[in-house]
Parts: sequence; C-alpha cells; structure tokens
Amino acid sequence: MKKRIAILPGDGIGPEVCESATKVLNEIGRLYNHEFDFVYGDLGGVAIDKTGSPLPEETLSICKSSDAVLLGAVGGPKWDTLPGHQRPEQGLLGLRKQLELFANLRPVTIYDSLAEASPLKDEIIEGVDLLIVRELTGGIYFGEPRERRGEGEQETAVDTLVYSRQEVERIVRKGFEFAQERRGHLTSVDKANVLESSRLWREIVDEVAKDYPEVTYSHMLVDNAAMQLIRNPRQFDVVVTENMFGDILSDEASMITGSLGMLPSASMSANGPGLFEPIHGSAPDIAGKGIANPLATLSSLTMMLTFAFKLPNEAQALQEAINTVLEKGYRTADLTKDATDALSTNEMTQRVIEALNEKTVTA
Ligand SMILES: NC(=O)c1ccc[n+]([C@@H]2O[C@H](COP(=O)([O-])OP(=O)(O)OC[C@H]3O[C@@H](n4cnc5c(N)ncnc54)[C@H](O)[C@@H]3O)[C@@H](O)[C@H]2O)c1
Ligand SMILES: CC(C)[C@H](C(=O)O)[C@@H](O)C(=O)O
Ligand SMILES: [Mg+2]
Repeated sequence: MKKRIAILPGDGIGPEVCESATKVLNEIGRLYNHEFDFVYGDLGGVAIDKTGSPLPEETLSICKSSDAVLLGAVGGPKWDTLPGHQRPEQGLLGLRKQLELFANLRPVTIYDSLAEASPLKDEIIEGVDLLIVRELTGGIYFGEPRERRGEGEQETAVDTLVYSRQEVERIVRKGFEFAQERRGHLTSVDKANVLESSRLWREIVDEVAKDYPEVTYSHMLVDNAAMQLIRNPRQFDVVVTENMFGDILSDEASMITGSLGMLPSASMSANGPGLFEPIHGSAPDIAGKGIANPLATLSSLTMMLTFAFKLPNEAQALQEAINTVLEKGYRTADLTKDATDALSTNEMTQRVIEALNEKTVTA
C-alpha cells in the first residue's frame, strides 16, 4: 500500500515526537511492505516565523492532497504576546475548520503495567477504557463576535458560544455510533443548567437517541463529569461533549493513564483526510531536551493505521509493541519517579521499533 502523509511537526516538542513517529512508520512500512511518503508542512509558531501566517496556504494544500495528516504540537512562549488571531494556536484551529474535522476522538485506555504512574488508586483505574468524542469545529472556539471593546476601566472582552442543530446532531450521532460498536453506553456532557446551547444539545441527544435503541445513555453536567472521572472512571464508555468541555476533560482524563504524554487523538471529517495528533501541547518546559514521551504520538499512529488506512493488523502490531515496552518497564521521565532510569525520546522510540521487530519475527 502506498500512502502520502502530511507531517506538521510544529513547535516545542512537536518536531521531537514527529521524528519518533516517522521512524516508526518507516519501520512498519519496511516490515509490512507499505510505502509511506512524508510531505512536510509548517504550522503554528514555526510557520509564523517563516511566512507571517500560522497556517500558510501551502500547508493547507499539502494536507488536502494527503491521505492523512500527522501533527506534533503548536505554540510556545515566544508567540504568547501576539494578538489572539495571529497566534500559533489559530493555525491549528484554522486547519481543523478548513478540513472540517468536526469529530475528535480521544481514547483513554489503561495500561496495567503503568498503574504506578497514575496518581489514582489501582482499584479506581483498573480496566478503565473510555472514549471522549469531542466536537471540534464549533462552540466558543469559533463563535463570532470575538473581540475587545472599550478601554481602561470600561474595557470588556467578548467570546461567543454558538451551536447549530446540524453541528450538534452530527457529533451526537458519532457518539451513539461509537457507543453502539463499544459497550453500548453514552454519557452526554453539557452545562444545561446554565447554557442555552447546552439545552439545545440535550434536546438533540434525546431525539437522536431514538435511532439507537440498543444504546443506553445519560446526561451529565460537566462539573459533575470532571469529578466522576476521578471518582469512578469505569462508569464511562463513550463521552460525547462540546468543544471546550472536551478539551478540558481530556487533559484531566489523561492523568488516569499516568501522563498527558500517553493520550492520542484522531480528528475526522465526513470524507477528507483525518488528522492525528497527541492531545498534549508543545511542552516548552522540556522542549529541546530530547526527553518528551513519544507514546501519545505513536498511539495516534495506531489510530491513523486503523481509521485512515484500514490496516488493523499493523495498528495492532504497533499497539502491542507499545504494550510490550511498557510491560518491560521502559519509561520516559514523565512516567517514572526515578529519573535516573528514564529513557530519552529516541531510546523509547528504539524500544518500540525493537518490539515491532520481535513481534513480526515471532508472528
Ligand atoms: N495540539 C496542540 O498543538 C496543543 C495542545 C495543547 C497545548 N498547546 C500549546 O502548547 C503550549 C504549552 O501549553 P501547556 O504547557 O499548557 O500544555 P502542554 O500539554 O504543552 O504541557 C503541559 C505539561 O505536560 C508535560 N507534557 C506534555 N506533553 C508531554 C510529553 N509528550 N512528554 C512528557 N511531558 C509532556 C509538559 O512538559 C508540561 O509540564 C501552549 O502554547 C499551548 O497553547 C498546543
Ligand atoms: C492548542 C489548543 C487550541 C488545542 C485545543 O484547545 O483544542 C489543544 O488544547 C488541544 O487539546 O488540541
Ligand atoms: Mg487541549
């Protein structure tokens, strides 16, 4: 199989984790006889520095003409003082919007061998397997107007939270579809006790539910959901929620697994190329040190192999390789208290490549 993959390393640790991903993809290509062609594009701060824009036209066209997009991360202190609409993060938001990536899947799976890395007790995290389905192209991230008004004591700032019926319905359907394929339970998270947009969301969930009679579902307010994720994460199968709630809850949920460096994501449109990225950011505090955990990005590759390329065997092999390195006790610094034993990004990548080879040889 021949596939073209747009690689957008971005800023901070983005290039470090993307390098890990391209090495692993090359190895999968070699072992399973696929040709993965990489086309590189600039996004975020690096793109601002080169072109003045966080999302250059060329990057967009590279993505549109590829079979899948891999993204590292964007942003960092260097660009923090730019006005909102010129920031690196706007490049990512623009890309999501332009590629119509309305459905963001963030699976939270526990690795038994990593239990000690989680701040939660073993009996709370054991067996956790949930999927956050986050709406990605609407809500307060994109509503207009977004502006500052007035000056001095009179100054105000405005963000707008808008959802159309169509935007809500298509993501809620995704939530029900995934629940149907999984354990058959959907939790819809909103703030319907306060927000009008959440009341519309709730109505639509009740309507769409009629088309999925085999799925049980419930509504949960987002503040309670934040607490329940820590109290009893096993109660969740699929969580469907709007853009900002999904952003916050997924970072929180990553700590059930032990580290933000573990959580992958896939962003899907109705038909165009999907975008695959770790949920973490550019981690300026560790950028350039070669110590970032690449496993969130490598897990995002398993999602790419599954969803974009329909290569379940290769996806499974990579997932098993990740399991193997963790079972063998290999840890990057974010996953261990004993920093002297911590592996670098490159060493962890090499261990995954070795595990892939062991599996293929013994298969
Ligand atoms: N998708 C994205 O591109 C994305 C996502 C989130 C944040 N950001 C941006 O990243 C910048 C930094 O944001 P932040 O510090 O709030 O969040 P962050 O996710 O970059 O980092 C939060 C903490 O987690 C650690 N961490 C994150 N990923 C890690 C990894 N793979 N291995 C080990 N440790 C890891 C960091 O070192 C840091 O201590 C901001 O500009 C923000 O806007 C970008
Ligand atoms: C960088 C930022 C715009 C982004 C978001 O809020 O969606 C990030 O936090 C994420 O989770 O992908
Ligand atoms: Mg986030």
